[in-house]
Amino acid sequence: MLFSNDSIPVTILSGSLGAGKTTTLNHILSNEQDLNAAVVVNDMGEVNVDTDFIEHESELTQNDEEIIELSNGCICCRLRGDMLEKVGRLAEQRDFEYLLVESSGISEPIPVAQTFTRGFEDAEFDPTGVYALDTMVSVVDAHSFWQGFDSGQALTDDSIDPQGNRVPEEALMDQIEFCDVLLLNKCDLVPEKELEEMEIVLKALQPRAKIVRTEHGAVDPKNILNTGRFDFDEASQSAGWLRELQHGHHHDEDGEGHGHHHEGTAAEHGVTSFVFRADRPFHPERIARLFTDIPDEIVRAKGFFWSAGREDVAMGLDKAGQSVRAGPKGGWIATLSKADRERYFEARPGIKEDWDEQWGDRGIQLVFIGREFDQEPLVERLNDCLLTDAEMDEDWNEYPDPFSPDEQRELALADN
Ligand SMILES: Nc1nc2c(ncn2[C@@H]2O[C@H](COP(=O)(O)OP(=O)(O)OP(=O)(O)O)[C@@H](O)[C@H]2O)c(=O)[nH]1
Repeated sequence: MLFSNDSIPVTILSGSLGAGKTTTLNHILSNEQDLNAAVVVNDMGEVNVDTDFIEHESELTQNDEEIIELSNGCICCRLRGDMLEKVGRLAEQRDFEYLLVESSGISEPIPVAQTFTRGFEDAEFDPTGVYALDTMVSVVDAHSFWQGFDSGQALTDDSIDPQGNRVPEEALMDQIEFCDVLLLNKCDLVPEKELEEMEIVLKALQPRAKIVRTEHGAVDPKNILNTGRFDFDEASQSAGWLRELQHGHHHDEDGEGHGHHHEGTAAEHGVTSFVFRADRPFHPERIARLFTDIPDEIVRAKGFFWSAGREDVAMGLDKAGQSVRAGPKGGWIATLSKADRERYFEARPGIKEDWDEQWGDRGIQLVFIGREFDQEPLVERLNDCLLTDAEMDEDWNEYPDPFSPDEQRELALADN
């Protein structure tokens, strides 16, 4: 039965395994008696613990929430179509006012959000106009926050990731970097000083999100329902590393011989971030070795680099916790055709500033975000990975190249 033509607001909860998503959802459902919500719960496991839990909550059954369970797959990939089909059917009945989605611990938030904002090619149901994504919430487990960046899980562990290409810390980083509200849950288990430090790290990783501390998921519904905070473009541009790269893009040269320099933001409670820039390439072997041995205190590193001998591609670095990926990521403007290059420049005035006569835009921009780490030794090591003046004259194609030829891949970790 249709009782409104307005679109139905949607709140999506992400967060790693056991962070407190279900607890938060239950808190909302049992405390908001007037909330007429439908719920989608995605569980990766064979046994859908969450659905059982929610269904057996007596208050909830009294509330008559519609609960849809999607298991044995992830709503960010395999089950995208299934989810749309189910929420499409729900929308036909239209006897609820709000949709709550609990994604699985390893879901990537961007495709889940896109499923609601753009639909999905294989699905008949078009959610645009029917549903309106209102808030992306990420629940972060304060108690295991640091371990969250140090899962030590092998990439090929099928029980973690059926596609074999993601690790929990990458999922955690995605969830932190793409959200509107961060719930720092399990605050009862962590001393105040540590909470403050986590908040600062979270702010560095994701400056746009509202951070709310919770215990047992007890969040004021105002913080996650009908907030109107979601904005796809803003959310995609809000990661701390990206802001760090954009901020200071036109910083002056520091006058050092190789033209490389770095800037850092002021350390607050030991949390620092800095950008390493250079306009000459890294030696592939030296930098690969360094990437597998970045200090544990660096929770996030991301950016692009020029690896000698790979003048045709911009290489990407993506470190989330212990997981480090590197390899070909994109192209240089310098490798575009002349016409395309001119078009690119026209669309982005100012970009030409860093243009080099010989090498164009080839260069290095890497952001490092970490806590309690000493920046200078790392900068020194990065500098040592740049080609020396003598090496600049060598044949770079002679260098052994440990990176994958065609994609960013996990680098084998050094023994540490
Ligand atoms: N001490 C404490 N325990 C909590 C808190 N929040 C949740 N828990 C407990 O942590 C466990 C996991 O909570 P869930 O809500 O099931 O976590 P989840 O994110 O839904 O987990 P998955 O769906 O398995 O990914 C449960 O035993 C909760 O009771 C909290 O703030 N403090």
